[in-house]
Amino acid sequence: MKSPYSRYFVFTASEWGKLYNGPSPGPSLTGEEIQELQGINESLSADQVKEAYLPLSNLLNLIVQQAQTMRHAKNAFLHRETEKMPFIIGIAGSVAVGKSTTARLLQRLISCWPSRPRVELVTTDGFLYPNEVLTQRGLMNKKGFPESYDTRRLIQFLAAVKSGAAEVECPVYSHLEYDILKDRKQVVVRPDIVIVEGLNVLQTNTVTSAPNVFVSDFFDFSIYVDADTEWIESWYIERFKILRKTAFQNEHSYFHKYSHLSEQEALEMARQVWREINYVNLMENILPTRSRADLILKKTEQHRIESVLLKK
Ligand SMILES: Nc1ncnc2c1ncn2[C@@H]1O[C@H](COP(=O)(O)OP(=O)(O)O)[C@@H](O)[C@H]1O
Ligand SMILES: CC(C)(COP(=O)(O)O)[C@@H](O)C(=O)NCCC(=O)O
Repeated sequence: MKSPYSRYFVFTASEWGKLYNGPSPGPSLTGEEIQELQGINESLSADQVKEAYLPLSNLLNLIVQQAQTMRHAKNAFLHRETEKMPFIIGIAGSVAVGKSTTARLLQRLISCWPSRPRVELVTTDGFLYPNEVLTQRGLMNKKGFPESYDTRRLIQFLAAVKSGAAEVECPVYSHLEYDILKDRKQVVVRPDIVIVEGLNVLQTNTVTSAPNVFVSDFFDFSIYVDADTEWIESWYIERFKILRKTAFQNEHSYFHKYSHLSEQEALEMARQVWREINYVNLMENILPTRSRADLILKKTEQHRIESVLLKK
């Protein structure tokens, strides 16, 4: 039974889909754009984009406009000019639930708004400690846990971005090398919108120099990508199978050393990593942050959106 005190409005996928009131057909649904979107992820269906993600982009557009109006009003009251300050969206959820795909899709849809905003995408993987440090601290089997991130550095980065700094650098993580790339940096340049995606973005049990400052303090809107753990595990295994046939064949891949394993042995290894690391992290550190999100996207089989919860 639905609690009358729920902090969220709850919509089925079809109810949510009907809320779209932007241009029709949506900006992303014309020939070239569909192809481009499938470049993000070929199994992403155009129907899903239309039913689930376009209304979300539509809602975000309204919220961003309102945030700007509010800033103008505040600055007018203070007799100050309104300086450019990016709107920051956080995307949280388990390993393999589809955070990166959601983030890249939203980046594309938001860039199509009439104002053509400049949207930068940052993943918090870049703020993991390098393997060298994780090894020294005995944390190689805790990658993705709160203590494996340099949260202090992430907060400094967000503070610089939010203050409107023209160019801010952040470190880059490679899933192929399974490590921070020492010689690479991402430069976030004069963004209108920044999407920050990662397991840890809604966490409050992080290690920082300012104990009362959290990553999410810098967010104007936050999304939690959710699904039953059985589905997430299957997506993790599925992704592992694809990587085994592609990226892991590359001799620079951290997992290349496992490419000789039989399909069965590789699957057993993937299940074990899921069970002993990612599942534990989900239960202990990620799922407990779900109720902090402004919006929850609940997915089911084949990544189909089943319901959407929007904070009242
Ligand atoms: N909306 C979607 N439709 C189809 N496949 C998806 C969708 N979202 C994610 N996937 C697939 O699920 C797996 C995990 O997604 P990914 O975005 O890499 O997750 P995360 O960033 O949360 O680890 C990938 O194999 C990806 O291709
Ligand atoms: C680097 C990560 C913590 C980040 O997760 P993601 O961006 O894939 O959601 C994760 O991919 C990871 O490496 N987890 C440790 C166990 C594993 O190898 O899956």
